[in-house]
Amino acid sequence: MANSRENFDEIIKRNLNLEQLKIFNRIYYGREDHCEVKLKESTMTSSKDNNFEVSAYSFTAAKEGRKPRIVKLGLVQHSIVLTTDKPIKEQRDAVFNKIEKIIETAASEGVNIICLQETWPMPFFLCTGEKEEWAGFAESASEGPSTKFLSNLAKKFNMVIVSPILEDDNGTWWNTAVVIDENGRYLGKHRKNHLPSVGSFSETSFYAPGDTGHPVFETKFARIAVNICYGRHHALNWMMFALNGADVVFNPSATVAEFGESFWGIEARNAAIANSYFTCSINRVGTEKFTRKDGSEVSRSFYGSSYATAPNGCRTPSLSRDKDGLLIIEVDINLCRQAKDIWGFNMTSRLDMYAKELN
Ligand SMILES: NC(=O)NCCC(=O)O
Repeated sequence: MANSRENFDEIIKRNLNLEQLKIFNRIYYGREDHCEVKLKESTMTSSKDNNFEVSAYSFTAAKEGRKPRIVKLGLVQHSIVLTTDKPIKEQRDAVFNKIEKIIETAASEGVNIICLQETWPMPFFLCTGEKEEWAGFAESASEGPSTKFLSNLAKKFNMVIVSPILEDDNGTWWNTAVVIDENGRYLGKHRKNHLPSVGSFSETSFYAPGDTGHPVFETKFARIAVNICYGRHHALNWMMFALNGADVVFNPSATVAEFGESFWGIEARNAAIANSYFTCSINRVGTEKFTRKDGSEVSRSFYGSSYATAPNGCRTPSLSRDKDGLLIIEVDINLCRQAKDIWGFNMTSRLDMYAKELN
């Protein structure tokens, strides 16, 4: 019997024999073998001691005239640590401690670029409908506590870090992903373009729709972009990052089962195929409980299931639905160009025709 916390990949693996599994993997994941990468003993120890799951897969490209461009990407999903009634600084510091250990482990595996989940240093308090109580979590993109904390780690580990936070810019809030380069310098930011106003996800009353367009950040390791959470439902949002040259697009999210868990494995994967780049889908885990000022209670449970897709459509299995996790993918960036050459989606895109109709 399937237990409701188990993810799809586990259920399939448990129920098929080896031959069936190969067929399933070929059709569903795009390849028979997941191409798992062996992790260090010390990584397994850290994962056990610090209670997070870790797995790694590779996506190779065909041999060609150019040298392989191998990059290791890390995706992190995690729960909050303290209950949401604790002082804000304590809550944030507790998450910092947890994340530091995961980033250290990723660094020991040679991860070059890591991305955290949407508004990673805080509980996703928007479901309370309250704002002032939580203002302490809003911070400056370039020099807030999260950027300072991660800048030190980025420099120490020669790692690019994508840090999705709640940004406070002179009293206006934004849902923002900060990009920190491998020297620990603030490289830039992207503000969430599409804000949900669906059910208990009503973000429009908290912050403004993004005004940063579709930036692609030229890092030492790859050209990266960030499509924040609800932006994954918008095909054109994904497309614009491709037009601006992204090799990898991260999708840091905070989403719950009632809100389209069945879309989760489709949208970012489709974007990777349609746009010939890698996509990295990251979702929070755990249940977050809140007591409002009037004493009423509200809670949200996130389903994790972070995964990655290559430009040829092959994907990794997901991380767990309820545990902290680090997913590492070793990719050859040449695969982006190879997928473009095979499929010609760029060449056949007819953007001029759409531009006329949209006008
Ligand atoms: N954080 C966020 O945009 N959530 C909206 C729900 C969803 O798109 O899954």
